[in-house]
Amino acid sequence: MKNVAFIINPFSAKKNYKPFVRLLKEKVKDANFFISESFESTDQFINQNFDTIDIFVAVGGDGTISSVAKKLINTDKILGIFPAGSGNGFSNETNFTKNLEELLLKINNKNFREIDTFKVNNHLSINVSGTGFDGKVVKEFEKTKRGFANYIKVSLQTFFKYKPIQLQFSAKEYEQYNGNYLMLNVANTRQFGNNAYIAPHASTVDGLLEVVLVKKFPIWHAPLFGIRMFTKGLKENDYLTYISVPEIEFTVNTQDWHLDGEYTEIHSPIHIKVLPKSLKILI
Ligand SMILES: Nc1ncnc2c1ncn2[C@@H]1O[C@H](COP(=O)(O)OP(=O)(O)OP(=O)(O)O)[C@@H](O)[C@H]1O
Repeated sequence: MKNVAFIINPFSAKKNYKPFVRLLKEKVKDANFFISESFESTDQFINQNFDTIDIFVAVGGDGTISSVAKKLINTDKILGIFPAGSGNGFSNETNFTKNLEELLLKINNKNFREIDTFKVNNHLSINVSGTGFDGKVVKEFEKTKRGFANYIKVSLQTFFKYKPIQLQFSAKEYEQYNGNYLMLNVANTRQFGNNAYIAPHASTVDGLLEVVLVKKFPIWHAPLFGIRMFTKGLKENDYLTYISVPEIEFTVNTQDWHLDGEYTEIHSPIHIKVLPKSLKILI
């Protein structure tokens, strides 16, 4: 299996990458794999191997996939994924499973499709990124030992003390949405991860992004919001607005963002722009 490289993030999903490496060595003779200790080493590895590799396979969660995808945008290189994160939002939405045999078949066939990605100022996002409540949750969550229980705990703690963010859109046509919100998310795919569908009608091939505006709701509404989110049932109501756009500009009075689940500080003004069909992905 020439022209294929596996980039493995040893920090994803409780560091259980060793069984993957064992299996890979078993199934692929002279497998070309790289264990990435940092974002920089992923960058370096891709730069050094760019000319000889056709398919780069990211082994990790959405953060890892994004760190690999960043280098492949608008090139002829193809992204493959072995999901090994905690949420796996992007890989769920692009039909990658934890079945290595299946992935190797896809690699052999080398079929791909082109999907959209997007930018938040100069940062790339492939899945769902946002600011406000969930930006803050990700920031606090990264200080814990992670895991679903910690996620729920941090979410509840943050919900009670969280002051809504203020949004102000630049274009006249969106001024009607200016105001205070619990959070703003931008969705390229339908889900955050763990099958939490924040934008059930989003598509990676429509050249559009779904801007999801959520107003602070009373706590009794939270279980309903949760149930709808996990059953692909979220739709517009008093607390929820969707705007489908190729690009949009606004200011927000916080710098706490998450990009595909990774905490990132981003300063306003914010410019969000879809990059249509910018990423080739194995099918
Ligand atoms: N290419 C990379 N090399 C080394 N470390 C990385 C790389 N990409 C991301 N990381 C770091 O590894 C950690 C886990 O990343 P990742 O998002 O892939 O997994 P996860 O959080 O378990 O999964 P998910 O995003 O699906 O919930 C993050 O803290 C991130 O900063």
